[in-house]
Amino acid sequence: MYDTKMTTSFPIIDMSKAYTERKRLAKKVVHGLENEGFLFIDNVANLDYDKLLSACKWFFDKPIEFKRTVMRKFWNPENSNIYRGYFPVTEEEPCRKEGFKFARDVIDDDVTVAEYNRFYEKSPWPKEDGEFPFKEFLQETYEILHNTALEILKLVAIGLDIEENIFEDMFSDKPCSTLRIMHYPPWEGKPPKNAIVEDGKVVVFSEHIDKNFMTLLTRFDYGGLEVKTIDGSWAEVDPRPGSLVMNIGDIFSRMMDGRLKARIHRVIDIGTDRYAVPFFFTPRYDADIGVHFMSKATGKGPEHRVEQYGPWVLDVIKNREK
Ligand SMILES: O=C(O)CCC(=O)C(=O)O
Ligand SMILES: [Fe+2]
Repeated sequence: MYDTKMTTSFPIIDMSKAYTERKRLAKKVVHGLENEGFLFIDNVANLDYDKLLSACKWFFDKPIEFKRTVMRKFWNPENSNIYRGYFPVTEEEPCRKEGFKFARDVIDDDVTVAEYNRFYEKSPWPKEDGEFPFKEFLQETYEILHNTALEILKLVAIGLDIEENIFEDMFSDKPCSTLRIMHYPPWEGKPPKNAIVEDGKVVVFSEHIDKNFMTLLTRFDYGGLEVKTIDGSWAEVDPRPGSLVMNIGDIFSRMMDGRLKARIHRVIDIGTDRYAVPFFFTPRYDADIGVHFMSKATGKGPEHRVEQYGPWVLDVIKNREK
C-alpha cells in the first residue's frame, strides 16, 4: 500500500553512504520499494546533470533535417533502425514529445545476437560538429547509470536478506537496457482538441507502469511528473535537483510477486519546454525473469520456474497487438 503521508516525496537513498551505512540503506531501499515503488537517489558519482541537459539541448535544437539522419525507419524509410534512434513530434498525436534512444552496442561478429536482432539493433548516431561530444558523453552516462542500477540492486538484495550479487548475472554481458533523451515541446497557443485532459490538467505522457525492470530518471529541475496515490488521486513528485528518481518496472515487480511496487505515473504539461532522461534498466535476452524469484533465492516457498526475458516480452507485445 502506498503511504498517503508521503505522496509526493520519496525515501532518499544517499549513494555516498552505500558502503559506510550499507545495512541501514539496504533496509530503507527495500522498505521504500515495498511501499512507494519510487525512491530518490542522491550523490550518484560522476553523473553530470548539467552536461546531460546540454546534450539534450544540443540535439533537440537541431533542425529536423539533422534529426532525420537518425530517425527510425517508420518515419524515414532510408534508415534501417527500427527501435533505436530518433522519434519526432507527431502533430496529430495528443502527447507532444520527441526523443532519441540508444543502447550499448554488441560487437559486430557476435553470432548469438542474430536471432535476437530486435533486441540488439545497432544504435544510429548523428554526425557531430565538434560543439558537443554527444555520442561519447551519452555512452559514458549509460555506463554510469548501468553501474548505479547494479549498486542499487545490491542494496535491494541485502535488504531482502539474500546474496548481494544475485541480480548481477541478469544484466551481465548484453543487457537490453536503453537510455532515452526526451523533449516535450510546449504547444504554441492552446493545446489541441485531442489533447488528453484529466482532472483539469493536460497530460503529455499518459498514465502507465514502466514495462522494464527498473528505471532511473533524470528530471533536471522540471516539474510535471505525477504518481497515482492510494485513493486514485494524483500527486506531483517533489522537485529534487541533483537527484535521480528511481522506480520499479513491471518485470521486477512480477518476479517479486508484487512485493515491490510498480507504481502508475504520468507527466503533465508544464507549459514550457521540458527535458527528461529515463534509463530503462532491462535484463539480457536470456535472463531468467520467472515469478517466485524469492523461492529461487532462498530455496523456500512456491515453485520457481525459469522464464527467459526475450521470449516473455515478445509474447507480451504479441498479445498487446491482438
Ligand atoms: O518524462 C518523465 O519525467 C518520465 C517519463 C516516463 O515516465 C517514461 O519515459 O516512462
Ligand atoms: Fe514511466
